[in-house]
Amino acid sequence: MREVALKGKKILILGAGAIAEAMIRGLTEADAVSPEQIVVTNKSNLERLQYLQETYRVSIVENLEDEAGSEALASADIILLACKPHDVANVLERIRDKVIDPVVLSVAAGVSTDLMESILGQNARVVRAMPNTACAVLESATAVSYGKHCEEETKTLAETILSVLGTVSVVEEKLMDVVTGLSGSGPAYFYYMVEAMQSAAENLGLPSDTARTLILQTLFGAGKMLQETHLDPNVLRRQVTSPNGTTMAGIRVFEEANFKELVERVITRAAERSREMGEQQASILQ
Ligand SMILES: NC(=O)C1=CN([C@@H]2O[C@H](COP(=O)(O)OP(=O)(O)OC[C@H]3O[C@@H](n4cnc5c(N)ncnc54)[C@H](O)[C@@H]3O)[C@@H](O)[C@H]2O)C=CC1
Ligand SMILES: O=C(O)[C@@H]1CCC=N1
Repeated sequence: MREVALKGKKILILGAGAIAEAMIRGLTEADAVSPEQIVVTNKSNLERLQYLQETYRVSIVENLEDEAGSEALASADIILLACKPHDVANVLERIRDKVIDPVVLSVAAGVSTDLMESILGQNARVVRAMPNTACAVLESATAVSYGKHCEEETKTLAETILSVLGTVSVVEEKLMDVVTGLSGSGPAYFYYMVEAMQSAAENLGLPSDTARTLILQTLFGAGKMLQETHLDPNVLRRQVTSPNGTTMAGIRVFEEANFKELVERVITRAAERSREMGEQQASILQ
């Protein structure tokens, strides 16, 4: 099924940063898409493109304005928009007259399907997705919402690609900023926690590699427990928390520091930032 939907489809990736690489790696290593189906371009960094070409055997285009660029645009079935949000309007304006009705799959934080449709023309098939960098290991938590002109075939195509890279949740577009602050940025929150646990462990005398092994396995084990037992995190937490024991003492410190409120502020601020970046792009067009 997956093979049929993606077979022979040409994917042009605009942007060659962290998320583009994570998606290329996931799609090619899963054998869902062959490197010959992928062309990547970016604003200016040729070295970066050459690295992607050498590592993943994908094709690269240095300049969208030259013959190779025009050919890549005209033959693209899917345009994966993976540039910074503040480049989106400019990129779409440059390509709109050179593409032939591709599905535009954007992962740019904050940028609405409305905005993209208003640049590309009102029949454009625009998909807004928010994956995370775990695409690289096929474990992304991706959310997706659709523009006005996406028919079933487009939705199937988008969900086929994205589901290669991890789970896919279809959400109302008005929730995409929250999703961005939650699961788009989410890996970084866990990495930050790991960094903090690592330095605490080292300060308390554990060798660095021992600390790393213990922390990573604890994180992985907790994730697997949540996923496989289907128990509420609160129930699982209570199983760890012996009365008057070590966990209770540790969690109390979190509570004293208003940890839950802090986490809510973190996600609220990240979601707000997503909204701000989208509004910045919208204001360029007014
Ligand atoms: N890094 C992440 O975890 C995630 C990022 N995103 C979104 O993905 C997008 C890219 O983020 P990163 O990969 O982190 O950024 P990055 O800075 O690593 O990559 C941005 C890329 O866009 C390219 N670019 C800019 N203007 C261009 C143009 N005119 N034509 C072609 N390429 C152009 C740049 O050269 C660069 O390669 C952003 O919109 C971000 O909101 C979405 C989900 C997760
Ligand atoms: O930090 C950012 O803006 C992007 C969007 C989600 C993850 N990284």
